[in-house]
Parts: sequence; C-alpha cells; structure tokens
Amino acid sequence: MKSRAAVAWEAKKPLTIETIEIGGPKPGEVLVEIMATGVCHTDAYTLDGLDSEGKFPAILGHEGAGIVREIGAGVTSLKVGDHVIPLYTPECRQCKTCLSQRSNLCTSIRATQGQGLMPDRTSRFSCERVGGQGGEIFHYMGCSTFSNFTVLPEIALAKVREDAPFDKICYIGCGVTTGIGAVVYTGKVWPGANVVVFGLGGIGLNVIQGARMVGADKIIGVDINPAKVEMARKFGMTDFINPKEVGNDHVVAAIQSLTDGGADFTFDCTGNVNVMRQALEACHRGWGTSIVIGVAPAGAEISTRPFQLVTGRNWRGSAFGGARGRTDVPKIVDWYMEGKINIDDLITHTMPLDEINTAFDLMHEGKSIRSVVIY
Ligand SMILES: NC(=O)c1ccc[n+]([C@@H]2O[C@H](COP(=O)([O-])OP(=O)(O)OC[C@H]3O[C@@H](n4cnc5c(N)ncnc54)[C@H](O)[C@@H]3O)[C@@H](O)[C@H]2O)c1
Ligand SMILES: [Zn+2]
Ligand SMILES: [Zn+2]
Repeated sequence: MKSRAAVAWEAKKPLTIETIEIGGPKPGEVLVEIMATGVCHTDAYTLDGLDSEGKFPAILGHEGAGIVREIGAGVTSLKVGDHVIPLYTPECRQCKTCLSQRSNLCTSIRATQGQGLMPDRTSRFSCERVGGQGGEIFHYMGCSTFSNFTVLPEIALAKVREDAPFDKICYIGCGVTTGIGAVVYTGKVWPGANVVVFGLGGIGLNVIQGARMVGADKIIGVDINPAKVEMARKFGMTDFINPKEVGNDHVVAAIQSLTDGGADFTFDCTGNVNVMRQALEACHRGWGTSIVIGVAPAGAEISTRPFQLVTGRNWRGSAFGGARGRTDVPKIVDWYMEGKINIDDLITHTMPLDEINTAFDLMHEGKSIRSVVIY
C-alpha cells in the first residue's frame, strides 16, 4: 500500500513529504495508521547527524499514537481497530531482561532496531526516489511515526483506551513517560521527598508533575533561563534556582540550604555533564539518588569524587522513564484521562505533516515545548 511520509534523506537537510510504498505486516507484525506524532529532541539529534548510528534515508519519529489497521500471522494481543502507542522500548515479556522485572530495557529486537530494520532484517518502507536495489528506506527507533502508516512488531505496541485523544497521548510515547516514569518507576520517589529538577524543558516539566503526583514536598527547579519559571510553577515547582544568579559554584550549597542538607532525589534533564555532577553532589549524604535523563553529547564523560558515592549517594540513569511499555503506558494514559497529569499545556504547537520542518525550527529556536503533527 501507499502512504504519505516525511523522509529524512541525509543529515542536516529538511525532511521532504513523499508517497512511499509500505509492505504489509509479516508474522508477529502490525500495520498502524498513525493519527498524530510529537517531534522530539532525539529526532532532531539524529537529523543533525549527531547520532553515530543514524541511518539515511530514514523515516524518523518515535512519539506517535494511532489505530491498528492490519495484523500479521500469529498476532494475538491486538486486533484491527485497537488504539495503540508505538514503543521504541518494546516489552516482549520473554527475554532475560523482561523476565528479571528489574529493568525495562527489553533486548528482544534491540539489534535490528538499531540498524533501522524490522526483526527479520528487512525494511517495510520503499520509495521510487531512492536509488540502489529495492529503494529501501530505513525505520527509526522501531517506530517511524513520521509516516501516516507504519509497521511495528506486536511487542512494540501498547494498547490504550479508545476515548483518549491521539493528538495528546502521542506525547506519552516518549516525553511524558520519560519524565514521569523517571519519578515513579526509576526513582520510586516517596511522598514527602525533596526533589530537584535540573533543566525545565519538556522533560523537566514532566519530572515536576510526576513529583507532584506522588506527593513530593519541595520540588526545586534549576535552570539558566528564567523564562521557564512560570510554566514550571504551574506544574508544581515550589522553589527556583538560577545558576546565573547564585553563581554556578553555589548551586549545590543553595540546594543544601533549601533541603536541610541535600535532596532525596535529583534529576538531570539538561544532558550537560557538569550539571550531572552538580545533581549528584546536591543529593543527601547516605541515601540521596541522582537520576540522569539528559542525553550528553557523543564522547562526553561524567566525573565526581568517589567519596560522594562512598558516603551513600546513588548515581543512576533512566531510559523511557524505566517504564515497561505495554504494562505501564496504558496506565499513564489513564492518569491523563483522570486529570492526574497535564499534557494539554505542554503541546504548544500543532501542524499538518506538510509543515513538519516548522516543528524542528520551533524546537531549535526554543519557542516550543512540544509540537505535534496531526495527520
Ligand atoms: N533518557 C531518556 O529516555 C530521554 C528521552 C527523551 C529525551 N531525553 C533527553 O532529555 C534532555 C532534556 O530534553 P528536553 O526536551 O526537556 O530539552 P529542552 O531543551 O527543552 O530543555 C532543556 C532545559 O535545560 C536548561 N539548561 C540548559 N543548560 C543548563 C544548565 N547548565 N543548567 C541548568 N539548566 C540548563 C535549558 O534552559 C532548558 O530549559 C535532552 O538531553 C534529551 O535528549 C532523554
Ligand atoms: Zn523522544
Ligand atoms: Zn523483552
């Protein structure tokens, strides 16, 4: 069948809208009509050529929501008409990691997903404009939500309730779950905890509302851009520190004085390795935990004095918020529908597929929190 898609032909070039050919779902696969997709920093990172594994031509996009239109042989957990959110972190419930219940990093299709291919090592996408054999276009993060129709393995789709609006819940496919999940699943933040969030962009705001949802006491935001304060307060931030005002060397001391010695939990949502160090050192001696969410530039390294760890601080990371996609994503959709979390105010821009390059411009100019393409 044919589909409209935004194709990334090479790094640092705008996407172009093409009519592509899609192969039907093979055994264990599902054809999904994407109804809406967010545009995330990770898409921009790959399009900017910063992702060493990035492959071109590709159909980017990993933050979608849509409807099952066709199922391949052997698919049992989904049927035509189901509403779904694609998962770049699948949940097979059979691999060593899934069975361990200790991590969400399912390994079942990791190798082929990283190569831009389906589990049988082929692509379902092709386009006449591509030269070479078959005219193949690569998949991206196993999702490729910048195509109106896409094919995913059954284990990479979360089935969600049908009354939830696609143009909002698509954001649960990455940003919302990354931030809220880091609080709920990775950190297991307790009621009354003091929490510090470094970086008040889309991810940081979701950490803040996750902390509020679980009943954190102080929720301290740290950002070099004071324009972020108003929105952060709306989402639950109680205190704000601007490193440019207190002095970068005094950020840790400022946090210690607000939290009676150090935070129970800190979250890096900047991707800056110097900030990651501050976030660790701002943790309370004996038990404080710092969780790295931000993605650092290729080759960057973190450092601190080992004494920080000897004296009981914990340094952890979180991918996709530690959420097990098929199990936890439907619950997060419920939290949205029940009014426990706010997604509407984070979606600052919407546009049709033809204007998808505008979403990247708005992101680079810092004008959007999240742009959503509606098909
Ligand atoms: N781990 C995951 O699964 C995952 C998933 C999605 C995104 N991410 C990463 O999360 C990070 C945040 O994403 P986002 O969409 O919120 O980005 P964003 O650019 O919208 O927000 C970053 C914020 O950090 C602030 N900031 C920058 N330097 C700072 C500093 N030195 N001190 C304090 N604040 C500073 C900026 O002013 C901005 O408000 C990115 O690195 C992104 O790649 C991780
Ligand atoms: Zn993302
Ligand atoms: Zn698995």
